[in-house]
Amino acid sequence: MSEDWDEEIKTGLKSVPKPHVSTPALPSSTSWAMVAKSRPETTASQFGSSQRSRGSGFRAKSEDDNKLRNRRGNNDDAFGASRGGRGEHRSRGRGRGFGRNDERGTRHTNKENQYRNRDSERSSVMTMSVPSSKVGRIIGKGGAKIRELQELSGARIKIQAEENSEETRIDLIGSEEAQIKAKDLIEELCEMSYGKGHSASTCTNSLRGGGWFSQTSNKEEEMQIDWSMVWALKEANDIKKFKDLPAIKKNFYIEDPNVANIYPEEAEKIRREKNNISVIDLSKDENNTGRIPNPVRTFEEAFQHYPEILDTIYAQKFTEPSPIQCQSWPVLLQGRDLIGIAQTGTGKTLAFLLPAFIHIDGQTVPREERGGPNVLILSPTRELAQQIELEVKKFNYKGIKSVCIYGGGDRKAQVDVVTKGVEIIVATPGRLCDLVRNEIVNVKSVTYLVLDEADRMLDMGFKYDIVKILIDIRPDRQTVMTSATWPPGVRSLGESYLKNPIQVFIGSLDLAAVHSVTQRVEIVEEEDKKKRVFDFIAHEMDPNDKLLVFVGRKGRVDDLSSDMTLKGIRCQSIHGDRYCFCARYSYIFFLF
Ligand SMILES: Nc1ncnc2c1ncn2[C@@H]1O[C@H](COP(=O)(O)OP(=O)(O)OP(=O)(O)O)[C@@H](O)[C@H]1O
Repeated sequence: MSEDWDEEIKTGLKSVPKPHVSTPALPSSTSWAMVAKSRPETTASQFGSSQRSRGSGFRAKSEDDNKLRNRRGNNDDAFGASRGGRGEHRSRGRGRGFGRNDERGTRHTNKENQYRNRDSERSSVMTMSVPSSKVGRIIGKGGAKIRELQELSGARIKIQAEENSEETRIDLIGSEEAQIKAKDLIEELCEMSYGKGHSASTCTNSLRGGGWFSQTSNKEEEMQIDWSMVWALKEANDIKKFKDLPAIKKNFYIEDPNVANIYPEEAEKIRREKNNISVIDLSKDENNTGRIPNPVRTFEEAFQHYPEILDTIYAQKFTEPSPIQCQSWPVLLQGRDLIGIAQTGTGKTLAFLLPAFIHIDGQTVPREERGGPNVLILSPTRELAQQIELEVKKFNYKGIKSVCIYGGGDRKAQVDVVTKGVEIIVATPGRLCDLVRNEIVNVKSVTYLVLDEADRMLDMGFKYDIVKILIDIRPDRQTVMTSATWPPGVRSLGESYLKNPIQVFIGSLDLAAVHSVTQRVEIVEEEDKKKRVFDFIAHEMDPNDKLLVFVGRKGRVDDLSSDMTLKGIRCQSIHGDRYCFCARYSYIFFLF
């Protein structure tokens, strides 16, 4: 998702006040990103607006095209759908449902009949359009991809191909849930962005009638998203979606009297001495009268009522809380949302993890009746996710169970653990998104959410996955976001997904460069790069020095590491195609 998109959201949200919600007929929660400002539309036609926007010439042309297409025949499901598309439009227009093949008396496979039955039961068509250059990818070799998409989503996908057109219309037929799944899968496949420009996919649902239409023009200025409506619909939909869930208990803080009695000036002094903690209440809620809690100075001031936690801390021989912990523990134990900005290795994991344990244990519904995990921690890489899970296991707090879900790991083993029941999921967004989409993991029970190292997750392109996962998590959850840097993308994520947070910065906001590391920039011609690396190793490194080399492509990783091996330099390589075992081995190799 582009920065443009963030800006668009932010601008839209700023300029339009959140309205009161009173919309009874709701589109799904996921369709919001696609909804465009309503135009007067008299017919709730089953055709998408892409067709409408083509104007009257379309029908005249379609007569000839259709004849031509019918002559060509129609064997393949995907191509058949596309080639016969317009003929089908006319029949639907006459109110005969989805029966082009029925009309012809063509035979159908069981799978086709399944889709057909679902279709006719619900009579819903969602229309989206994609750049025509992406259609081949959606269809796949011999139609394999489109069949897979249909099976995964449960929706029937019809490509309404048009020769010489930059945009191709796709009809998604089936239940609303299936349509949304199909839309998500197609978008993922096309790697599209919703922002400006004509690569954006757009959609509409024919059931929703004239108030909604899809914007398929490639003219940027016509894309007018009514964000007030979007938010209203989302909020109303959330209320409906999460209304049966039990209340969340969030505030577990019993402030130590010694902490409560700290004067404001003294609290400021403590913060200054603790690596310059700066803390800001970003609450927009005028009724929020709570003050920023004073920092704690000792582990006992934070956890005296939780002796098991203290015992594990003592066992690790920690002497005092780190700065981020001093300020974050009181905030999180009070149940407030938190944005924690601090460099890596400053103890952020325990800052959010220990309150998470207390949160899980303190909920009123018995654990076995919660229907899923309470705590979800999203982390950018499997190594980080594994480190966090290691911390969870180290504390072994009151039998709380956890699982680590990451791409490249054994999917079946991860699924087995999840289905047996866990309270904490630590996951990388891509794999979790896959499991949520396939309804293996249900995140509706999550009441405490952590977006760890949000800046890295965005850098790694996980924004779509995160947004998709968050759609299914109740909005009244407690949310923590940590980051080492504070770029606009992270800010925008915080503004969109945290409620009235307290922001804790450690050190200065100039966190992009670590001051203890000397940074030197050399501009080297492409063909000289390898030589420069080997010169550096030969002439500028001491025998015990270690070197991390980052390159742009996986192939170059293999190339460089084999060259190094040939030259007798001990090295290991890591990239996404290497087995997890090898990657982990490389990591250990570097550490020792
Ligand atoms: N109060 C403390 N005193 C001493 N060591 C601590 C303290 N809190 C955490 N640690 C240890 O410091 C190390 C780094 O902590 P942690 O992994 O939580 O940092 P982090 O900020 O989350 O880093 P990253 O951003 O890399 O995840 C860990 O080994 C952890 O056990």
